[in-house]
Amino acid sequence: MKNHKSKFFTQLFAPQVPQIDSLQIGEEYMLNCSDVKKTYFNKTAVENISLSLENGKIYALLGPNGSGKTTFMKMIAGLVKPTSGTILYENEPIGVQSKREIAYLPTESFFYSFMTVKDVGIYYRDFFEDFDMEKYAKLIADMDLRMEDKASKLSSGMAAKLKIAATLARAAKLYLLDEPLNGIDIIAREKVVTTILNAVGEESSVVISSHLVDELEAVVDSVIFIKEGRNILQGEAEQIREQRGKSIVELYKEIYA
Ligand SMILES: Nc1ncnc2c1ncn2[C@@H]1O[C@H](COP(=O)(O)OP(=O)(O)OP(=O)(O)O)[C@@H](O)[C@H]1O
Repeated sequence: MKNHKSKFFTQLFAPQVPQIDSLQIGEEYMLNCSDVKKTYFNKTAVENISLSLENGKIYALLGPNGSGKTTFMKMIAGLVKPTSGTILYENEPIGVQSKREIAYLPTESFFYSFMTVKDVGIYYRDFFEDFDMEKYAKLIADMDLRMEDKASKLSSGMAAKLKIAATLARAAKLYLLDEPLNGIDIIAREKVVTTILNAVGEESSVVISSHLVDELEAVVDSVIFIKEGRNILQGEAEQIREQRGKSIVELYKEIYA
């Protein structure tokens, strides 16, 4: 039944996924991905992904566990090399310049347990030229954390907020946030989403990967649905809602049920 259903949705959505030649790929987009594929040994994690990202937009990258979201983000961040296809950031291949301007929030923790929240900021500042200590201090306060808190003493939700603050304190042009809301309780999520949006400059874009669609529905401009490594549906959230007569949350449940 499940297979039958998934095949049904693939067929339902496939014809409406814009093809590469109609994707408006061009110099005006900050990021252009064309037919991107990543294979790990005999496992294809990402396949046929073609899309463009504009400046100043909030994107939701949606899909269940194992659908390829992390792999896709890591390729844009320059941490994983595509097996085939092209990713251009500002019309140049991913490399030193893109890494300067793209901030990536991984799902893993990246600070040592002996560090305080302040140490994490200093550690980040030493790595990234665009890291702004004042912005970090404000984000830490907005996240209800304190500079003197020890990373080892933080709950998983607090550690998740710390990761977000450290990533957003960079003045990046593109933020890739991989499951930023994981571990954050339902009450705090809305505030964290607002904090994220307030911290991002008007010209910058954000890609938020998540399966917590309820929290993102109201704030994202565009959605990218990934299933089994392929982008099966993408577009402006408002337009998709109008065309389908459904919310993004309802569509998500329908596609991945
Ligand atoms: N280093 C790796 N070696 C082998 N297979 C991998 C590797 N990384 C990811 N995969 C596989 O690629 C597929 C996509 O994984 P990926 O982590 O990109 O998905 P995801 O959508 O981010 O999942 P999640 O929401 O669980 O983090 C999965 O089947 C995963 O097992």
